[in-house]
Amino acid sequence: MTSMPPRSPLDPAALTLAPKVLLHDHLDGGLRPSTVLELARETGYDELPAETADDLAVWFRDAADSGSLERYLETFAHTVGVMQTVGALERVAAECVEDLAADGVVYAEVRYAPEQHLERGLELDEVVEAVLRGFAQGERTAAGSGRPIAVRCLVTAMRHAARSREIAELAVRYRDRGVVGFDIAGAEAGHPPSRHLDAFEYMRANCAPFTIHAGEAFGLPSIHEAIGFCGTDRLGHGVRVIDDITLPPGARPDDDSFPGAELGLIANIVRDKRIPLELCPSSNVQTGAVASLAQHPFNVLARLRFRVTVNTDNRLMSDTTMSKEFAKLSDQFGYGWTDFERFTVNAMKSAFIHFDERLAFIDDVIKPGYAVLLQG
Ligand SMILES: O=c1[nH]cnc2c1ncn2[C@H]1C[C@H](O)[C@@H](CO)O1
Ligand SMILES: [Zn+2]
Repeated sequence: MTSMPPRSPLDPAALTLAPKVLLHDHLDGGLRPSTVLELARETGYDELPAETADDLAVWFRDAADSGSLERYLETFAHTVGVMQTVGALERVAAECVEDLAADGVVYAEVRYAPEQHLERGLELDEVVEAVLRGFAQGERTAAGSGRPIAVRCLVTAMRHAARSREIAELAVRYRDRGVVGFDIAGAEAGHPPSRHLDAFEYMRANCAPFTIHAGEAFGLPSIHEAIGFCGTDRLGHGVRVIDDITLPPGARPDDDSFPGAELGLIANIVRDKRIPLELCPSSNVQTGAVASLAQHPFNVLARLRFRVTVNTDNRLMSDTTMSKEFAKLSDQFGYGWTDFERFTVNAMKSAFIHFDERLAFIDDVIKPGYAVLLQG
């Protein structure tokens, strides 16, 4: 797909320098292992499965690498378990911003489910305010070290629970203070998006954007509901949209083009309406949404001109960063800087901030950043 040879090699240093935009990253999936350990000691959480930061990092990666979304999600008990105080939430949020900035992310939307942080008596508003304070602190620290970043928040409702309307109201209440949207997450099978129609209707009535985890563990019906019934603005993963695409005989996932590919109703509406796909390659392999990176439909979807974006999902569970996801995709599909610039512009166009702000990132940060890499 690369139209000209990259002048700067795609090495780790250059990948870190490249401006990146991240739309799908969970706050409770991105803690530093050392922070999990320290917070557990401070808050008296005594159920951690390992005693050193290194062992903990390995435990999270291996336990999440289960091939099942349900088992993958069980690992969050330990991160959520240590994020039950104002201090812990502020710290995790600030470190999240610092880590993303150090990886060259210039804009991120980070999500988490406030309803999961009430075990020690916090109210929903206190949780949201603590995280927003942490983000602001992290932005100041990052700017101070020459790595400016803007981080906005999405609040998530858990799809197996019954608080989605309340969480949607929370999103709207904090819309002018850094919360830019709403999401539902959790085990997909048995919990279709339409169960939360009330929340999505509230968001739409308030002209407030949202994304839905759909088409990850469960297939096309989930994507259909997210778009047709709920009116989602983006798809969290949406990777199973590939089930609605018939490729020409003999096509391989790493081919350059897919002439004669046939799209069904759902695939066409996703592409026609430019509905952004928040693809998370490493996570998709770990949860079994795809069999392997080589089999990931990222390349098929990119070449069929879906609006694909690259995301981390859970940096701790997948032992990943945006740079690592770029490197994996480049190794697998041969992408160069031109491709990564396109995926980054795709992401920025799909962000839940205002149009003029998106444009400013594209013109003032992303394009000049990739121009330097392309010139070498
Ligand atoms: O990829 C995912 N699919 C569904 N749910 C997820 C995924 N990653 C994280 N979650 C859940 C676990 C977290 O506790 C919750 C809020 O961030 O969202
Ligand atoms: Zn997710």
